[in-house]
Amino acid sequence: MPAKGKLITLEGIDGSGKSTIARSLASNPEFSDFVFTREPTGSWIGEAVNRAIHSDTDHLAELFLFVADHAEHVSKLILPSLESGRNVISDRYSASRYAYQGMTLQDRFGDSLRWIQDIHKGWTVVPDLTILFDIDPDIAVARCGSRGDKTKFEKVTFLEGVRSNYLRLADESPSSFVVIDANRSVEEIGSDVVGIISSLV
Ligand SMILES: Nc1ncnc2c1ncn2[C@@H]1O[C@H](COP(=O)(O)OP(=O)(O)OP(=O)(O)O)[C@@H](O)[C@H]1O
Ligand SMILES: Cc1cn([C@H]2C[C@H](O)[C@@H](COP(=O)(O)O)O2)c(=O)[nH]c1=O
Repeated sequence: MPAKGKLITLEGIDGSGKSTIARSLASNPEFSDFVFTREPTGSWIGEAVNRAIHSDTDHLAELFLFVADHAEHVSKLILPSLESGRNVISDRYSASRYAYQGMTLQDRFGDSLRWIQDIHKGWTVVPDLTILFDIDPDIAVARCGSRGDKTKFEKVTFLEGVRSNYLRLADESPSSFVVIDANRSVEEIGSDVVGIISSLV
C-alpha cells in the first residue's frame, strides 16, 4: 500500500492572495504530481453554496450547504487522493468555515467557532498543515477592489472578525498552522510557501 499523501490547506480572508499562490504552485513542476483543489468546489453543491453567498440566505442554512459541499469533497476527492499516496493542496477548507461561519453565527451560539468545529468531528480529514495568509483587512479589501464577483463577506469590519478567528485557530493548534505575512510581494510569499511545503512532503 502506498504511503498516505499529505493534506495542505491555504487559508486567509478574502483578498489575502491564496488563489494567486495556489495558481503559481499548480504551474510549478516541483508540484506536478500534487492534486490541486478548492472549496467551495465546482460540484452542484458548490454551486448552491455560491448562490447562498451571493444572497440573503439564512446563516445556519448557509453553514450546512458549506458542510455538505465539504462532505462531498472529502469523500470523492480528498480521501481517495490521500489514500492513493497523492499530496493535496486545497485553496480553502474546513478552517474557512470555522472562521467565516464562526462570525456569521456568533449571535446564535455561545462559542460558534467551537460549535462548528464539533460538527466536523468524526468524518472530516484534518489537514497535516494549514498555511494562513495573514493580512490587514484594509489592504485585502482594497486588493479585491475592482474584482467583479464580490461576495457579501468582503467588508473590512466583518473580515477583522474572520481574521481573529483564524488567528485563534492558529494559536490553538501551533503544530499544524504556519502563519505567513501576506502583506508582501507575490514573489516573497510564493518563495516562503514553496519552502514550507517542500519541507513537509
Ligand atoms: N502579494 C500581493 N500583492 C499585491 N496584490 C496581490 C497579491 N496577491 C494577490 N494580489 C491581488 O489581489 C487580488 C486578490 O488575490 P487572490 O484572488 O489571490 O486572493 P484570495 O485570497 O484567493 O481571495 P478570495 O479568497 O477572496 O478569492 C487579485 O487581484 C490579485 O492579483
Ligand atoms: C469554503 C468557505 C468559503 N467561505 C467564503 C469565503 C469567500 O468569501 C467565499 C468564497 O470563497 P472564494 O475563495 O472567494 O472563492 O466563501 C465561507 O464563508 N465558508 C467556507 O467554508
